[in-house]
Amino acid sequence: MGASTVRAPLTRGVFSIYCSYPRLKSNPLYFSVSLASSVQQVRRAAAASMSYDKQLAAAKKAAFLAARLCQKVQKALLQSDIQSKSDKSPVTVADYGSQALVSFILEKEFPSMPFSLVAEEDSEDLRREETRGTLVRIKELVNDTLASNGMNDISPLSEEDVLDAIDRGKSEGGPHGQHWVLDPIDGTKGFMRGDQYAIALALLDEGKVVLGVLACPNLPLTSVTSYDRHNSQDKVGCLYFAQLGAGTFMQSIDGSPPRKVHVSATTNPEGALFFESFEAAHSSHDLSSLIVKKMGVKTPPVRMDSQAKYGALSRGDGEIYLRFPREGYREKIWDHAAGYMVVAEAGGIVTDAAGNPLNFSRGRYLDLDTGIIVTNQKLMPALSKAVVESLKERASSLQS
Ligand SMILES: Nc1ncnc2c1ncn2[C@@H]1O[C@H](COP(=O)(O)OS(=O)(=O)O)[C@@H](OP(=O)(O)O)[C@H]1O
Ligand SMILES: [Mg+2]
Ligand SMILES: [Mg+2]
Ligand SMILES: [Mg+2]
Repeated sequence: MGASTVRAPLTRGVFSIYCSYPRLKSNPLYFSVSLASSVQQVRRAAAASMSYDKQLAAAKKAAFLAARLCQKVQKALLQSDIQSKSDKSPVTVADYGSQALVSFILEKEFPSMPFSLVAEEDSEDLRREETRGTLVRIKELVNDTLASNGMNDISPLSEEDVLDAIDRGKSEGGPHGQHWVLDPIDGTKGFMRGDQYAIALALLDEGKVVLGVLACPNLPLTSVTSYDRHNSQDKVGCLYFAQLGAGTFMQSIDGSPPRKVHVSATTNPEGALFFESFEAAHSSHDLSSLIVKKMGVKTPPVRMDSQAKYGALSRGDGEIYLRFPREGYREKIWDHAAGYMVVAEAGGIVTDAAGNPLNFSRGRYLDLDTGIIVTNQKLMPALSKAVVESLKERASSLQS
């Protein structure tokens, strides 16, 4: 069975059958899974009285502007716009521009509050003489985006302002106070291919994620399973936002009224659809395939770059997201914080492979057990069981 990507029109081979799935209470993992789910519920209830409305409005504005900047670059991506970081991963003028813009807007919106931002990029490579041209291009992109989106009253940023705004993202985060968490472009490889990417922004308060905004400029407004990119009626560009205790909403980046979204209610794994990374180097496709086979999933994977996967799952395009990086890879908080919030507030569960809730309070890294699994409440016990069995099988086949 071949994998699908969201660029191609997709159809579900097997439709969901709504039936009651046994809760597998004899499974030792059932307890940790239900614990993860109760922790999410308690956190939502405790936050019901807290409001982050002002922060949410600022985050939406910043993510919208960053999406505009990225769309402009993606349309006219030049080879000279792409650099290689010291870890050999790609970075483009749009990654830097998006980070500078979001950092600048958030700091400006809350002038009297201490500002802390945990973000992916830093300015080290841009401070070299050879990259002066790239820095000038980033500065122009940031200033043009501000000016062409009604912010002409802001004095244009200098090159030094841009470098400083990028470097505000060096915070270590942690369990105390408020910290913004930003991936200025998640899925840079997808962005360069013309595929999916996301601007992912979240807010941590005392170590908990309390809001998440995901701008996915190339994600279809309707389900990825019915999207046909050759049909001009099928529009793209989604903005998701979620606040603790208040649910998840989706609107078009162009500003349609928001609608509340919810994860799929499918209880039968046979009809479930699962997402995984487009890049095989980011997540083991073999292990995912073993896991879903054990569950009885019949449909091929949907391979998609970035946290757009969390967005698609939060509105029920599919039921399962599996992420199993190579051993030793340390997940960063900006790769999951916003997506986690969008799925959790839409009624889904996000845990590590052992069923533990994700802990965003430990600094820039997540440090979790083996991998990340995401699904709805009903399918989680079966998914957890399949994950444990598959990991055991993989470990014993590696030993023999
Ligand atoms: N080796 C390895 N293993 C696991 N993950 C890795 C690895 N290398 C990179 N990354 C991170 O993956 C982020 C891209 O997210 P996805 O994996 O969902 O996208 S993709 O489908 O693989 O393109 C990507 O985020 P961006 O750098 O923001 O694009 C990386 O943080
Ligand atoms: Mg990322
Ligand atoms: Mg990134
Ligand atoms: Mg990167």
